[in-house]
Amino acid sequence: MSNILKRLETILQQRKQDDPTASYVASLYDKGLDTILKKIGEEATETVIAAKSGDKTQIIYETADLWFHSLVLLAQQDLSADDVLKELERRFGLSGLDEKANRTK
Ligand SMILES: N=c1c2ncn([C@@H]3O[C@H](COP(=O)(O)OP(=O)(O)OP(=O)(O)O)[C@@H](O)[C@H]3O)c2ncn1[C@@H]1O[C@H](COP(=O)(O)O)[C@@H](O)[C@H]1O
Repeated sequence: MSNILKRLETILQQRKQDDPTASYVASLYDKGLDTILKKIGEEATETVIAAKSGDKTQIIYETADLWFHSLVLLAQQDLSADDVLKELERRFGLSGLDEKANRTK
């Protein structure tokens, strides 16, 4: 896993014990799942708007916000980026069209 993902995950775990008034991440945990999900929805929409504008700097900025809030969700659910990376590795080389054709649900 990339170094920044590991460092960020360490902080996201630490924030579970931290003061919600002193930390943005701790405040998200304190507000709960629905607030985290709302942020992901907002950041996904902002990423779409950035992509439609064609501004590459803005696409990077909004995608970073989206990835960050997705990492907060994973941490809140006691999952890690590694769990997602492993799933991507499992899928590697498997055609998306073949995978879809073999789905049971
Ligand atoms: N990478 C990030 C990061 N990316 C985005 N954000 C915050 O995510 C929020 C994004 O919200 P919006 O863009 O919607 O802006 P907004 O309208 O001000 O947000 P809201 O008021 O609607 O929540 C902003 O408050 C950003 O500062 C982040 N906050 C924290 N981190 C990392 O998390 C670590 C821990 O942060 P704290 O818990 O705040 O110490 C930091 O050291 C960083 O490494």
